Parts: sequence; structure tokens; C-alpha cells
Amino acid sequence: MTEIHAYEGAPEAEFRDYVALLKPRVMSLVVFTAFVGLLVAPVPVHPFIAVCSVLFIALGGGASGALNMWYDADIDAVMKRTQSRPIPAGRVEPGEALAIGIALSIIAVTMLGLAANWFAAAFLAFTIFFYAVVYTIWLKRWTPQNIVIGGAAGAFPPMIGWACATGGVSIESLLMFALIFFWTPPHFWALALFMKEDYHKAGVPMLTVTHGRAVTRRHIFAYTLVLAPFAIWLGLTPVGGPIYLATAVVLNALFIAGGWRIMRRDEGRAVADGYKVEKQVFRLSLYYLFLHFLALLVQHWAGAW
Ligand code: HEM
Ligand SMILES: CC(C)=CCC/C(C)=C/CC/C(C)=C/COP(=O)(O)OP(=O)(O)O
Repeated sequence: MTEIHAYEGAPEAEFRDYVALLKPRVMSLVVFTAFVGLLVAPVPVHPFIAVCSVLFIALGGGASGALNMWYDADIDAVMKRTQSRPIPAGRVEPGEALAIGIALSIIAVTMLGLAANWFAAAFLAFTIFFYAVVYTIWLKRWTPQNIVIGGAAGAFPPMIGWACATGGVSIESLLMFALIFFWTPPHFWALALFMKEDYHKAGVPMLTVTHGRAVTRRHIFAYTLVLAPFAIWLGLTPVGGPIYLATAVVLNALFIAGGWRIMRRDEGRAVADGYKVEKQVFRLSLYYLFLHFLALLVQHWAGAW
């Protein structure tokens, strides 16, 4: 069957294509931050409610990924990195992705409201809207500040987790937001430095395309500097403690050093060595965020301040 369809130019969707539509790899870190936000909150949550809440946040994140892939199919078809995604590869119909995205969003928000509370559910709905509409439909194709403002969507999940437990917002949850918000630009721009041609071809106004690599390099370093105080400040709040603080100090020193190396790099050298440093810093960015939230979790179990 599959072969016949492939022969006709319309390959059949497999289960893994529907999974890919939900951007599972990126969402794993998003969901982990939500999980930590929920767990370190000062209000204990019944384990069953906690598991359900994280599951529905994950579902909402996945749904927003499907909506993003639906709208971005034209861009994804042009970029090498994204060409083999289910819609540009012709394995999933755009309308099908849109329907899945809307249906899963409604299910996720409703179920989170029933399982946790309606404030958290409304927050999840807003986050899906922010990623799918504000970032994907509006900002991404319009301004090089797209990922700075749009990055807020990726920074909300720990606040949603915290809201599931407490029904509200606090300085700790705002600082978790700030940690991801100011981390997103260096995370993404490090990647954009070695993927610039893709965005150029697709006509996406990423900073590397509109302002060039030198400006992007300076922006990366500046954001690592802005980020560090928020990471440390979080360690001084009631969810912090020596384990988290020690982790934050080491990781921020490494990240600032990475940003500095990126800023000081000569473009010719970078091309010659295949953007080695930029790739290292992108990888470091993933460890940076994961380890900050892991440290919060360990600190919680070890006893916070
Ligand atoms: C507007 C904000 C963001 C932009 C533009 C962005 C962009 C990207 C891009 C283009 C990749 C390349 C690899 C891929 O396609 O999988 C990537 C990878 C990744 N991002 Fe982000 N990102 C953003 C925010 C976030 C957030 C908030 C998280 C998690 C909290 C995150 C976690 C990850 C992870 C885990 C990967 C590696 C995925 C893999 O293993 O392939 N990103 N990001
Ligand atoms: C709970 C919930 C609703 C979470 C949403 C979290 C969120 C907004 C994560 C950002 C993830 C992400 C891959 C952005 C990539 O930008 P892109 O879409 O431009 O990247 P691409 O080029 O890989 O498609």
C-alpha cells in the first residue's frame, strides 16, 4: 500500500508522522520545565492530579506544535532542516494537521481545567494562542525580534505548572519565566548562525538574515549577561538553595564564556571549522536549561532555603 502511494507521490502517513507533528523533542524540555514548576510550588499536589496536569500541558504543547507546522508548511518545505517534516513531505494533509491541532488544544485545555484549575487552563490556552498565532502567524514572518517576543510562549510552561498547584502567580514563577525568556535568544541565535542560509532561502526575517552575523553574535553575548542575574535571583527565593545556586553559578559562567567566544569569533574562522563553537554553545544551551530545572527539583527534594 505504502509503496503504491509513494509511487503516486502521496506517501501514506504513519503513526510516527502524527507524533512528529507534535514536535516531541522540543516539547520534552518544555514539559519538563512545567513539571518542575508544578512540583516545586509550595502547595502539595496529589500525584494523580500532578501526572494528569503534566500530561495535559504536554498535549497542549504538542497541539501548538501541530498548529505551527500547519501554518509554517511553506517555510518548512524550503528549509533543509525541516523539509522532511510530515506536511512538506506530503505524508500529512495540512487540513488534517490543523484539525488535530485544534482538537488537541480543546481537549488539553478542558482536561487541565477539570484536573487542576481554570486559571491554569486559561494560561495554557493563552500559551497555545501565543505560540500558534502571535509567534507563528504574526511575528515570525514580520520582525527579527520574532523569537525574543515569541519566546514568551516557551517561557510560560513552568508558570502553568506552578498555577496548577497554587492557582496563581508568584515571584518564583515569574523568575522561572525570565530564565527561559532570556535564554531563548542565545539558544536560537546560536543555531541560526550555522543555519542562516535556510532562513534566508525561506524569507524568514531572523536576526542573522536582517542584521548579519556580527550583530547576532553581539546579541547572543548580551543576552547571556542579562540572563545570569535572573538565574541567580531565582536561587535566592524560597525555591532556591545551595545546590541550585552552585549549579546556576557554574552554568551561567559557562554560558557567558560561550557567548563571549561566539562574539569574538572571526567569521572566516567559523566557516573554516564548520561553526564548531556555535554548535557547542547551542548544545550547551540545551544542557543549561535542563540542568537549571533539574537543580531546582533536586533542591526541592533536598530541602530549599
Ligand atoms: C521562540 C522560541 C524558540 C525557537 C525559535 C527555537 C528554535 C529551535 C530550533 C530551530 C531548533 C532546532 C532543532 C529542531 O528543529 O528540532 C531547536 C531545538 C531545540 N529546542 Fe528550541 N526554540 C525555541 C524555544 C525553545 C524552548 C522554550 C525550549 C524548551 C524549553 C526549546 C527546546 C529545544 C530543544 C530540546 C531542542 C533540541 C531538539 C532536538 O533534540 O532536536 N526551545 N529550537
Ligand atoms: C505548553 C505550550 C503550549 C508550549 C509551547 C511551547 C513553545 C512555544 C515552545 C517553543 C518551541 C519551538 C520549537 C519554537 C521553534 O520555533 P519555530 O516553530 O519557528 O521552529 P521550526 O523552524 O523548527 O518550526
